[in-house]
Amino acid sequence: MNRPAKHRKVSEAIVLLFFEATLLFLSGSALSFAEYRSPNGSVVLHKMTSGDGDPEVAAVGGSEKAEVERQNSAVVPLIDIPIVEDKSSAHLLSLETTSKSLVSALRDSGFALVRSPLLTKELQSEALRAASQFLAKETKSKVASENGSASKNEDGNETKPGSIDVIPHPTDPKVYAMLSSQAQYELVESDTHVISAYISALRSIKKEVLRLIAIGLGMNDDVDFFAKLHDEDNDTLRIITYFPTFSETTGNRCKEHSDYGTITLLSTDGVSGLELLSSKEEGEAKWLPVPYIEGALVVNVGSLLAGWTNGALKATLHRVAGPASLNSGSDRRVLIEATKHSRTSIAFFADPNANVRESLETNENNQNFKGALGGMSVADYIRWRSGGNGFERSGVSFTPEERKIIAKGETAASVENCNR
Ligand SMILES: O=C(O)CCC(=O)C(=O)O
Ligand SMILES: [Fe+2]
Repeated sequence: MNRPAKHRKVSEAIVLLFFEATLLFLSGSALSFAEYRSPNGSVVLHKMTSGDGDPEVAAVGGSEKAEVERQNSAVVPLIDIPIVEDKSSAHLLSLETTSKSLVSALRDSGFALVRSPLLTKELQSEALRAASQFLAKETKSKVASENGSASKNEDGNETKPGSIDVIPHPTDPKVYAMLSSQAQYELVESDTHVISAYISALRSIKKEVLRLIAIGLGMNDDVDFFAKLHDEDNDTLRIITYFPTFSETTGNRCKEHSDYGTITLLSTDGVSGLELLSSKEEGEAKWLPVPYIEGALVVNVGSLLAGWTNGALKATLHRVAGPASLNSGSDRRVLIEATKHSRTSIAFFADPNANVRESLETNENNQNFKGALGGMSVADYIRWRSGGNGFERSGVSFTPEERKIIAKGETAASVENCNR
């Protein structure tokens, strides 16, 4: 029977949810999370550290809280991605469905959750732990050297600050580091750090996701079209720790923005707050929580890919909300609880090869790309979008469409606690 696409999508999501529930049950990892199911196919898991939960949050636990989440969560399907290069018939069979689900999510909300055999839950959580430790250590040694004293490691030996710069945000309680593709290569080559294994996995997953996007867009005769244009691994890794604030007046922990490159692959430690701007209701800005699933990556479209596909795939505004953030669809008590925890995330920003504009403009098959960057090179485009400094991405420059949304005044944080 040829069921309508919407019904097919829901039943696929249900099958995946069942699979996920079985995995969680078997691994026992559901114990540390409050788990909610929504009828629209999304799963919401909020980290609840046992013993230190806010009594108010606990008070809205169970079915009442599940109801709040059910109404408010963004529709972000969980998609298990096969290895596209694998030519076995079982994989080929699921490829078509998977790529359609992925592309339809990236068309609808610009967001999907993907899980790949290339990234285990363990590798993801170890990488997040390593990122948070790295930021803490480097921040300590930076502060020590700025104060004129060298910091010491556990053995009492002096430690030098590393070559990767940890940047404390000028006003907000958070620190981050940008790992250029060169820094990533050095880590992978030295192979001393769990982050290098994580980077290797993400580079491969990036290619798989790009292949699935090509298939989902109907480019079956050239499934490697996007992947080939990313083979320089011109990616940037941003590791970030948001400090706890213990304050109900905390606004956005990360200001609203869309990403600039092709796709972003994001891991978070599950502390709530990530929200996307839903464009479903015309004229009404609604920030909806993005579901968290341990082991899955959040995939979202950057404005470069949105332009490249002529707007078919969406580069959606997103933020990390606090309890005072405006128009949040998250349960406020969950956000208050989240501010009591530090929050670590790793964003992997995929950018295309440096020469991509030239190669696309001479490619007859990709007329859409013409003008997508307004005549700029990829590097200039990223520089422009990031408010001047392309590498640090320290500013926020909105696209003209985003400016229109922002001008309505409904999206800004009531307390500007974060401005990248
Ligand atoms: O920290 C997060 O969860 C989101 C970070 C983000 O959106 C970004 O760095 O572009
Ligand atoms: Fe982002």
